[in-house]
Amino acid sequence: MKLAIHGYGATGHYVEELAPAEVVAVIDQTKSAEKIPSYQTVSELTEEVDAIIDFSHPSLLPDLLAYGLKTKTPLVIATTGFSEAELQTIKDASTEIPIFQSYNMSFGIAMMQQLLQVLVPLASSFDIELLEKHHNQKVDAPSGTAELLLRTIQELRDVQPVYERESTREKRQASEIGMHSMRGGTIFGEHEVLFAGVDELIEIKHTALSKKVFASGAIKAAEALIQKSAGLYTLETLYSQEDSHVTN
Ligand SMILES: NC(=O)C1=CN([C@@H]2O[C@H](COP(=O)(O)OP(=O)(O)OC[C@H]3O[C@@H](n4cnc5c(N)ncnc54)[C@H](OP(=O)(O)O)[C@@H]3O)[C@@H](O)[C@H]2O)C=CC1
Ligand SMILES: O=C(O)C1=N[C@H](C(=O)O)C[C@H](O)C1
Repeated sequence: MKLAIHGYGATGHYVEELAPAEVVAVIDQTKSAEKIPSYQTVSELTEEVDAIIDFSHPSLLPDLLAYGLKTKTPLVIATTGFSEAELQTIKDASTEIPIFQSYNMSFGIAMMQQLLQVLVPLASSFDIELLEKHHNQKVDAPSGTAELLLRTIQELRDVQPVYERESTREKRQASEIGMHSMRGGTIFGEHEVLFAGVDELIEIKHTALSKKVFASGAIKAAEALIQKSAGLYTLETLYSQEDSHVTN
């Protein structure tokens, strides 16, 4: 498989580290790779690749989709922070090319999604709050994963997100879901769903211990994607057959 990395930042670098033989091009406005052909924008890419893995910035989406559509290149889009309109452009493009889009690439978050399917209906009398913590370089809040988890919960219960409680002077409503973001240091990414009942709590928490978990998920997504026809593929499709082996 021949891959291009779009966004050669912290996570993009791990894609190269985990798949050195497969990465044949790097695209980033300010950074280039030592031994791999590097381009500032995706429109300059001349290497033929089987898929592009994107860990960059939402502002680069139009160019990325235009390139994918023009060259019929499958896209793995891992960038977060898209507007509804931008997500719609991804959906539209996926009618012509295979696109994998997920705000989280880890098996752990895929499992958390499954747990929510069971727990949200079971804990129908519990209040739900969502907490996420990330490093101080993150530009979007709440995290994409928090939005992903929120959407899953909303499919199961009619709840409305509340992003701040400051000066509301009102009690929490049962139909609310509090969304809390913390930023600091080098936290790779923590997501916790808190179910608060009367005199008892259930907490489901996922902690990423390295950015590698996201890079390896994206490579796995690319491997799966290049076998597919046009369509929009998500985290659930990636890990549906996963076993739980642990290796480094
Ligand atoms: N789906 C998932 O599992 C994961 C998603 N992500 C998402 O991927 C994205 C990248 O994350 P991460 O690698 O940690 O971030 P980094 O900031 O380390 O990397 C982003 C890269 O994109 C470049 N970039 C940013 N803005 C622009 C711009 N306007 N024009 C051109 N290049 C730009 C950056 O260049 P420069 O440094 O010069 O700004 C950098 O090289 C984020 O949206 C993040 O939330 C991250 C991890 C997991
Ligand atoms: O920016 C990050 O680092 C991460 N971003 C994704 C998100 O916004 O959910 C995934 C992961 O948590 C790391």
